[in-house]
Amino acid sequence: MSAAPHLVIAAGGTGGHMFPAQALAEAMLERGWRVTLTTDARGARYTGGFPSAVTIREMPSATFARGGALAKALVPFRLAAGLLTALGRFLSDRPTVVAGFGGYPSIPALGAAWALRIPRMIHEQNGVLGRVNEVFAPRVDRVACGTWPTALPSGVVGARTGNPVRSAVLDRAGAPYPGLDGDLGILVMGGSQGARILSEIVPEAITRLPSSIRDRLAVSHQARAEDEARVREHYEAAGIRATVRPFFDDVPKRLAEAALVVSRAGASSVADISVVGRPSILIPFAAATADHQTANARGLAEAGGALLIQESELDPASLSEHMLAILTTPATADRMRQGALSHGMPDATDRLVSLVEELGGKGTP
Ligand SMILES: CC(=O)N[C@H]1[C@@H](OP(=O)(O)OP(=O)(O)OC[C@H]2O[C@@H](n3ccc(=O)[nH]c3=O)[C@H](O)[C@@H]2O)O[C@H](CO)[C@@H](O)[C@@H]1O
Repeated sequence: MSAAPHLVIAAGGTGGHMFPAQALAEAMLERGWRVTLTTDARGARYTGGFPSAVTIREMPSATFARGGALAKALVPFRLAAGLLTALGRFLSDRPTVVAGFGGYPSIPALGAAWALRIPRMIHEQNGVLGRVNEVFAPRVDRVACGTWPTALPSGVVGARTGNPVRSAVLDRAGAPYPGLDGDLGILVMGGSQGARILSEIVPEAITRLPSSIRDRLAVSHQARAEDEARVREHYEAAGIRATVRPFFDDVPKRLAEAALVVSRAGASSVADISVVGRPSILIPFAAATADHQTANARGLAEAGGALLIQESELDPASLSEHMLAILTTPATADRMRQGALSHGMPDATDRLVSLVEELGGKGTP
């Protein structure tokens, strides 16, 4: 009997890297693979959702992005120590495939896989490669792209996989559109942290809608905790039905009930909106590294699913006009919904699994 094939997943830092990693870990376990996750202390905050069968190895954090001068000076040594540890582990227990999801903890694992010629891949969630993925893109067998299109170095060919979405989102993939005749759900989302600019502009834009629309609205507005009371008061004063919270645990349900979504363009938000299939107005976070949120929004906008508005061009009057045009024109809303669905990748996890199996020589037990 041959031993189970072994996938080492390396991911760090943020939920953005960890959630797709978790989706792949779950799927590979189901296929009989052994799965090890390598991450750092920041990533370790997100490992609670991983199945207990996943072996979790925490490594010392090493990033130039935070910490004092001493911590930064130590980064090369920490990475070298991490690389040696990974080499030692891989020599004694050679993985079948190594998959990096971005962030500094993926450097030692991908570096060791490269040195030992172990089949390896990266998954990039955003439309622009992150720093670590940029270094490894020409040095891996496959570059899986969560966002399509993704800007890649010349000579590197990406595989379109999409970003895995939560099962509660998948349950609502292509959910029937609520239509524009009755209640009008509007979901306002600012990513996992909320977005101040959306709290400053969107309530004002909604208040400017004609009363024939306003009276039928059911707004779900995610606002940062410090903005929550002010946003709620704004809607109350305008007589608009609204639920305001710093974070909605039931976004998949609210997405399905929404006639229109106004959102930042984080990779997972764009994936969720596309998979459920809702018209959206996307306002990329202008300060995101390499303007990656604009890159995240572009494919969905080009598919006709979203209107892309830059922060610098965002004002209540024009936003209100755009919202009105969608909320009063069923043909437009339907075209946008179809565009979003055509862009969505509900099978992103399966596509990642196929890449891993292909790299591992389909070595399922
Ligand atoms: C400010 C910033 O730099 N954000 C980055 C961060 O995104 P961040 O994690 O902020 O945003 P994402 O859009 O990727 O993910 C947010 C997720 O939270 C969900 N949600 C949101 C609000 C809410 O109330 N409830 C809820 O469940 C959304 O449906 C989505 O699934 O990592 C992403 C992936 O690398 C990047 O694309 C983003 O640019």
